[in-house]
Amino acid sequence: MHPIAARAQLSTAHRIVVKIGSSSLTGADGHLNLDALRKLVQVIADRHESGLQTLLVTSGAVAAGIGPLGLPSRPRDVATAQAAASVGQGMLVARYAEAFADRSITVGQILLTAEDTVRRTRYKNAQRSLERLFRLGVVPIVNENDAVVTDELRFGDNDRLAALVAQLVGADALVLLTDVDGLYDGPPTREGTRRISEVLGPSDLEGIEVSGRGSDVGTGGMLTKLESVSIATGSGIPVVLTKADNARPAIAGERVGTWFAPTGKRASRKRLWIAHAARVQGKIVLDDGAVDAVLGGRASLLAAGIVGVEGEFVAGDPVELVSKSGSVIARGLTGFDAVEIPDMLGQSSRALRESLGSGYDREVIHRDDLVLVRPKGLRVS
Ligand SMILES: Nc1ncnc2c1ncn2[C@@H]1O[C@H](COP(=O)(O)OP(=O)(O)O)[C@@H](O)[C@H]1O
Ligand SMILES: N[C@@H](CCC(=O)OP(=O)(O)O)C(=O)O
Repeated sequence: MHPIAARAQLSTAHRIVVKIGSSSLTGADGHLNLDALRKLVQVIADRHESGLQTLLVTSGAVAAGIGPLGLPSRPRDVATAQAAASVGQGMLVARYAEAFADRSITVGQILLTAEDTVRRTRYKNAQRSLERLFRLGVVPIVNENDAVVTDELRFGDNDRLAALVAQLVGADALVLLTDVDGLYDGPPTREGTRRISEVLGPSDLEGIEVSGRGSDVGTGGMLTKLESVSIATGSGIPVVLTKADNARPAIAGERVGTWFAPTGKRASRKRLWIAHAARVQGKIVLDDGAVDAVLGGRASLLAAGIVGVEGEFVAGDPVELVSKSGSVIARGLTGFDAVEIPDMLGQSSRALRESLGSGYDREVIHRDDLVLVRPKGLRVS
């Protein structure tokens, strides 16, 4: 990874993830907007020819299926949305493949489900596949596997998917392309709202009003974009948010859209997975001293500071660390099964060795497998 601290460095960023939303790719008639698609392909192709890598996360499968299936609007029921995605995804990737082929560039399609990021083996599998595509000089095109996912198993939206994929491939920056030219201090349709050019930290978001409602074909609105921004910037990946028409200047590092500076440190992909992607299997409840030790940032979690366990998990599973009042402090990979921990509660390492034997005198969660969860707060309308 090549950390980027300022916008201007984007033009030479070695590896970026670009996400484009449905609203930028489909017209009101429910057919693909080929001009918009080709325009974006030219920008990515130019980077590619300069030896820079780009992974494209594209929405638009469901929207692209609306026209061909003669549907009146974006389907809301699961089965029709799956069918629309099945029809639309093929058309979408075919159009990308054609446009990139005109520039002699090969594309590779990867359709992910949330399971591919929550399970560590599948996460590593997706990572390996994407790395090989990059090595082979292929432009990876990623979308959610909408034809088979149901609401319970979704990433939620492609903004979140893009942030997780940016972590998965260790991207230097994330570019979110949508139908507004940046983040506004209120819904942009409201008179008097202004574009915010730079967000340097969470305090710059105070008082900003975002809506969770998207355009007619998009999902999630600005709220999901800010959640995606928080995942990316919190792990050291800067984000530019702007309209698709601005893709070229945005990727060239010009002052368009909204620039979100990295707020957190770049972390190993394993720690990012624990923090954002892994699905927790249970909870470990800590006493006040253990909460302070864990929040201090250096301590492993020892059995002496545990007061309870919830859920069924086995050693190696992701769990939440919560205080006695129930607030989530951190996430980590447990070193013991849920059924083993009750006998260990409150005991020092020495007492554990004496009562349960060697093998029980180690930390329940090692510091390297523990990631703090940061609080967030936004006004949502
Ligand atoms: N504070 C805000 N700043 C900018 N856009 C906002 C804000 N609040 C809500 N929005 C809406 O979010 C929409 C973009 O979300 P969405 O339609 O889901 O896009 P996409 O399809 O690109 O993912 C914009 O069209 C805009 O109307
Ligand atoms: N995966 C879905 C898009 C989901 C989504 O988040 O859409 P958008 O808000 O337009 O980025 C599709 O291809 O239709």
